[in-house]
Amino acid sequence: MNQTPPLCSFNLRRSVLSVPAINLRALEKSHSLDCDAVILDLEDSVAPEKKAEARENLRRFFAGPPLEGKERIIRINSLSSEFGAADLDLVTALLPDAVLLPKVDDPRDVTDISDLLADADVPEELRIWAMIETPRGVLNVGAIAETGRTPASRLDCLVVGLNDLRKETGVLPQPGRSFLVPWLMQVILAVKAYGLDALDSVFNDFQDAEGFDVECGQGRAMGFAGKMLIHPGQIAAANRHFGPSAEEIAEAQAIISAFADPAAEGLNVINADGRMIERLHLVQAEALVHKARLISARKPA
Ligand SMILES: CC(C)(COP(=O)(O)OP(=O)(O)OC[C@H]1O[C@@H](n2cnc3c(N)ncnc32)[C@H](O)[C@@H]1OP(=O)(O)O)[C@@H](O)C(=O)NCCC(=O)NCCSC(=O)C[C@H](O)C(=O)O
Ligand SMILES: [Mg+2]
Repeated sequence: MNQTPPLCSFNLRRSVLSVPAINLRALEKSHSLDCDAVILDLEDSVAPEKKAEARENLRRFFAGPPLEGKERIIRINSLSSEFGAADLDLVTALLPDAVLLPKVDDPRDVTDISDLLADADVPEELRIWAMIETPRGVLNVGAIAETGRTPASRLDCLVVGLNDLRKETGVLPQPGRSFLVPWLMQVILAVKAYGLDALDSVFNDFQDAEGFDVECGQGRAMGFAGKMLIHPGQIAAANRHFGPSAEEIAEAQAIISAFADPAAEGLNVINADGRMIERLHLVQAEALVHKARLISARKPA
């Protein structure tokens, strides 16, 4: 079997927990949580008069024990705000896996930061993530994602922010997110066109496990790689929904076996118990099994 993952990125990003950089208990707790990544937030969860203290917390956090097996992303304040420059200086000093830009409106917001990071000789391994959470961000999402075509642009992942988007548009929070679905799918199309990941928005009612389950199922069905989370209680369900189920793994393995059968040699289309499967399904199946292997190789926190 081809060991190279053929589809999409293979960083596990099922559960991406936002941890307010001002909250020392939450920072400490992040070591023991089973999420795939943490967003260390300097933006909306930190009051203006606490921004400097939050930055100091992150300096100490990065000087402490490493976060084993999790991507570390720092969400900065907008560069147009009074806090953005100091936040970006912190990022260039701490070198997390990625910097998350809030309220990205157009491609320039991404390329400006790429240029600043390149000018500061920051290694290309430090990637850029962008929040899509403004009307202009949604309108321009294809062009924003297109900046990710070259590794030098660093863009790696888009994260939907529905709190800001609802605030800016007046769309009400309703079950099924029916009025938001077209915009969510625009984000999915944009990331798939340019080989990036997209994360679904946070779900605010962290005690509503049933509602969260439904929204995770919807996000997975739409094509999101995972979900941004606000509370540790949301991690297990996100990992379950955004990872392949036992049935999906069994089905993928059956497709791989069917094409491995000498009878399938030279065939692009085969009959698998009354269902057509093509080699494109083999590619999908191999990607899914690869993801399942990554998940099972992951050490519990
Ligand atoms: C929402 C919260 C304020 C609730 O906090 P709390 O009242 O402390 O909850 P619990 O008592 O149930 O917490 C239980 C334990 O879990 C720890 N905890 C809670 N949240 C986190 C977390 N995010 N990371 C790590 N650990 C966490 C508590 O410390 C308790 O621990 P223990 O002492 O051991 O019992 C809080 O959950 C919270 O602040 N969440 C994150 C808020 C945040 O990051 N907001 C910004 C992101 S949202 C966003 O970006 C929106 C987007 O931009 C958009 O526009 O949509
Ligand atoms: Mg927001």
